[in-house]
Amino acid sequence: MAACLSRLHHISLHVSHVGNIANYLVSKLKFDLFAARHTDDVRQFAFRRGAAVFLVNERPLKSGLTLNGETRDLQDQPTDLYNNLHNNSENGHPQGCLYDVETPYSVDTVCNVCFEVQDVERSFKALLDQGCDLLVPPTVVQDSGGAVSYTVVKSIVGNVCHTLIDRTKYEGNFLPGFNHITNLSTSVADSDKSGTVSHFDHITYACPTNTTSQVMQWYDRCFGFKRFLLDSNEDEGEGFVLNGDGIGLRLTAMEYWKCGEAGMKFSFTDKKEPECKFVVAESLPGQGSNQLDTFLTQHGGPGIQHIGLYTDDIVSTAHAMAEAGVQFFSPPPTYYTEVKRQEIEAAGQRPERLAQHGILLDTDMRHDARDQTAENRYLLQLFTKHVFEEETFFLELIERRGASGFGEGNIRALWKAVQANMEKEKEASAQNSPDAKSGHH
Ligand SMILES: O=C(O)C(=O)Cc1ccc(O)cc1
Ligand SMILES: [Fe+2]
Repeated sequence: MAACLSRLHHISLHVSHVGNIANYLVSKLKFDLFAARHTDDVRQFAFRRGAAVFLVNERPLKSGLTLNGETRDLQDQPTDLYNNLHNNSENGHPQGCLYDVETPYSVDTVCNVCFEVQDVERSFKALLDQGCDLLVPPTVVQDSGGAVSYTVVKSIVGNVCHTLIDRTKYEGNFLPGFNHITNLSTSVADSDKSGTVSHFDHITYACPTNTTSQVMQWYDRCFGFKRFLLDSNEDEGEGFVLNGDGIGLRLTAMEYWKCGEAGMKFSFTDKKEPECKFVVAESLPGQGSNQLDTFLTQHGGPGIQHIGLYTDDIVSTAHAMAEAGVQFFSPPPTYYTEVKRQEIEAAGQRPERLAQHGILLDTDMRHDARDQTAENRYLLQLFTKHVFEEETFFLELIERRGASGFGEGNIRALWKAVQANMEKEKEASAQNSPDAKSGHH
């Protein structure tokens, strides 16, 4: 039996210095810092915008992490991950990284998707039965707001783990052990927040060639995720393949099954929350190096390549973020001419407004004879440049107007813009210092 997930709770990052990413999330993406936890050896900060929550964990310097990922000097750091919570300090509060494991990772990374479950013990047993690697056994943490239990399972995608928590007996604002942070500048920040970001729309994994089916099977077996088709051109067996013209990409998507919907626990008056989809991307050989290969090399293995943030007004959201200094990829200006211009106008959008920030539009061509509005279904997307020093993780803004998949045209446009940018950066770094190693620090 698979473990039963109720909803996505947060996504966590592991970074060497929290400062840069905190500044990016707060000043540029307009997230609010709302909870924090400090111990002698770890700092954890939670940021929220709408239902989208990022938990940023700062790697402890004490553990003596080296750039190639080896650990040393561990006599005062438990190597056994199970111990990192049982190593309680005198005041009885757990030490170490709560609700996650301290992964000895050499670069900044987004690596834990935390789900709420109804029963941690049962989920733990179900995953053990499936042969999963459980990194933290069921563990209870409490403070004055109540108690939360959790377990952590390693996925088969690179360094990606899943924390499963039950917070139904907790009344605090985030999780036990965290201090609530009151945002004194809320009123100022709110006036600055034109557009909205309401939730995580999708999470895209970068995986090596020929590994997609293993990943899909693992998520089906362990969590009951179900495949869905991204595009009318998608083949059931092959996935959504984009090939030729410098692109070699296979996309396959899955959604998680919400046990609560079938059960008695939720009444039908409960508002249905939008679900976060998962996309598995692998590169196809023969089209040269691309953004997926770059990710795998610079990240040091498979993992979370990007996250789509849902907005119901991409133009305003993009405008506010660009004003705050977020850098986005833009297609060449010719993108907004001729056929695409007509398509944008047919969708009721203004080409100039989209062109201002590089917003891409794709019409959903799937035709449903019963649905008279089929021709008005489309999708708007905009991609940021990489968030960390390495060319690894990036974010996306997405506004869906009736389209549930992804657009081939948008993916091709993004792919080309990234490729052009990579070449430009390579040229620039070759000119500036012939020996400079680009990307890494
Ligand atoms: O289009 C999207 O938003 C996707 O998530 C699909 C995708 C996956 C990997 C890429 O390198 C580019 C696009
Ligand atoms: Fe995406």
